[in-house]
Amino acid sequence: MNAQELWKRFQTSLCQVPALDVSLDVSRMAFDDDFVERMRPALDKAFAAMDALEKGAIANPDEDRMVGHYWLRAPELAPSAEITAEIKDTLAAIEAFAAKVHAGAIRPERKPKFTRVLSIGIGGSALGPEFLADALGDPTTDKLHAHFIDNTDPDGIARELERIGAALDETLVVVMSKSGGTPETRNGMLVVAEAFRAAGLDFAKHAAAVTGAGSKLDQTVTKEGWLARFPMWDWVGGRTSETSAVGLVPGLLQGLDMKAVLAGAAAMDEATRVHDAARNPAALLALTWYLATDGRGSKDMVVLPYKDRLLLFSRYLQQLVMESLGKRLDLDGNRVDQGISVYGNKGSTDQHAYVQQLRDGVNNFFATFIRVLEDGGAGGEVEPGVTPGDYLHGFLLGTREALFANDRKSATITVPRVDARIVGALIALFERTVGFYATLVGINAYHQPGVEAGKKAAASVLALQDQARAGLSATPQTADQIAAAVGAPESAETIYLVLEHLAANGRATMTRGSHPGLTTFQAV
Ligand SMILES: O=P(O)(O)OC[C@H]1O[C@](O)(CO)[C@@H](O)[C@@H]1O
Repeated sequence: MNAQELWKRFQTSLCQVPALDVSLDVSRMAFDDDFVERMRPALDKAFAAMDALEKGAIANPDEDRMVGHYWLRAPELAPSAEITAEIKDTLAAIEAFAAKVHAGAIRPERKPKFTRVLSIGIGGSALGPEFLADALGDPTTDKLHAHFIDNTDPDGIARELERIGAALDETLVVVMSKSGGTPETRNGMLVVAEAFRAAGLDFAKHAAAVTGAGSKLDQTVTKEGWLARFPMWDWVGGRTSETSAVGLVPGLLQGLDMKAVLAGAAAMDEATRVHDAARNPAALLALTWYLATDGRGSKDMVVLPYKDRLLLFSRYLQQLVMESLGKRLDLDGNRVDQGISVYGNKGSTDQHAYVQQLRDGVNNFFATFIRVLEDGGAGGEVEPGVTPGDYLHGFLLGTREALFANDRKSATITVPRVDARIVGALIALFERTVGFYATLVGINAYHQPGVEAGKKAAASVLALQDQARAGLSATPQTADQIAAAVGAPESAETIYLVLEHLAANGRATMTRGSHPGLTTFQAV
């Protein structure tokens, strides 16, 4: 296809959302009219399923749940007056809480005001808040400085506590977990609570939570008398929870314009309710995914935002897309092994990392460029008439054309700037794209049965570790001997690995043999 034909295709296929000044360009996807026609029945089904979901159908059949993240930014569309009121009341309560914190009416035990917010959560209870804090925050003007703990890595937790340092007594901790029982989050909370105790501070007077009613975390909040608790409803999934209390509490405390995030998401929701793929960017993007991956994940999605503030967007999308679409079975119980792998960082930085392979290597991906029109920043010229932003933009267009010239497909989303409204719109765009795509390929996007397997396996490793520790004595023993002694001969390898880890941390003594089977362990 020559430049004139591409220009024509660009003009005829560009999907615009005037209310947001956002557009989706699929001209580099080799879309043809036949494909759209062929997909029409499947897409009509996806529109109908999405309409039903928004009206409160059980869209997550395995868990017998409604899926209501769209109501969070248009509460009047919720299927019952009770849900509408809950959404509105919760937003009002969070705003009131944040305002009191900012004014010092809710204050730490020893200091006049909170100056930092430390959010503890993982997955859907962390990735969205982390993305927004980085995309929209400004350390010089944020009302509270934002910190995050999103893992059970002791070193990672310690590093974040060190960053907070002496300001711990001005830190408001927000523990976020829908289930209220996620081990990584619980561990982060326990270590942080211990740090407060060690500093002579009452943790409860510095803590708030976002969790489901009646969860373990909810019970702790009540028992210990924390500052506040905001709800996570069962009809909001973790990975689609950025516009629920999960995003609102840390965002409003940091001082981000979360009302604009909600408004941007609502505007994108309106644009993506239209039953016409040519005018509906989420439907068009879902078709793009289908075309690029043959509807079975045969290619990876590389997300390339040309804007540093969007760095964490690909990490956020990784969970949204992969946890939603990565499914073994379809809705009828057939084995399908679905999914789309997502990775990405930012342009043009990636030009100097993996774009070489994208252009010349294995053709196993399609790219999604995010193009931001307004440059921001200081904006001086680096050459007569040329700014650093011109370079950034030039690299985007250049990379896109270089990829296309070598038969590498891409879609390009253009936004005017990175602000709260646009970030809300981007989140809503991908949420709905995932929903449409899931119907196109016939899977449940709203459950995550696979994650449970890893969680159960981890629990049995810890149970085995307990047994192995109990089996240690002053006599040197191999992993096989310990495994046999504790009645788990088939678990010698796991016992070897957990004891090697304990030894590295001074909780067992290890004498290395010439191979693992000859290595011995003793109690310390
Ligand atoms: O909010 P919770 O219940 O702590 O769950 C955190 C994350 O864990 C998962 O259940 C599994 O990774 C995600 O779906 C979720 O976002």
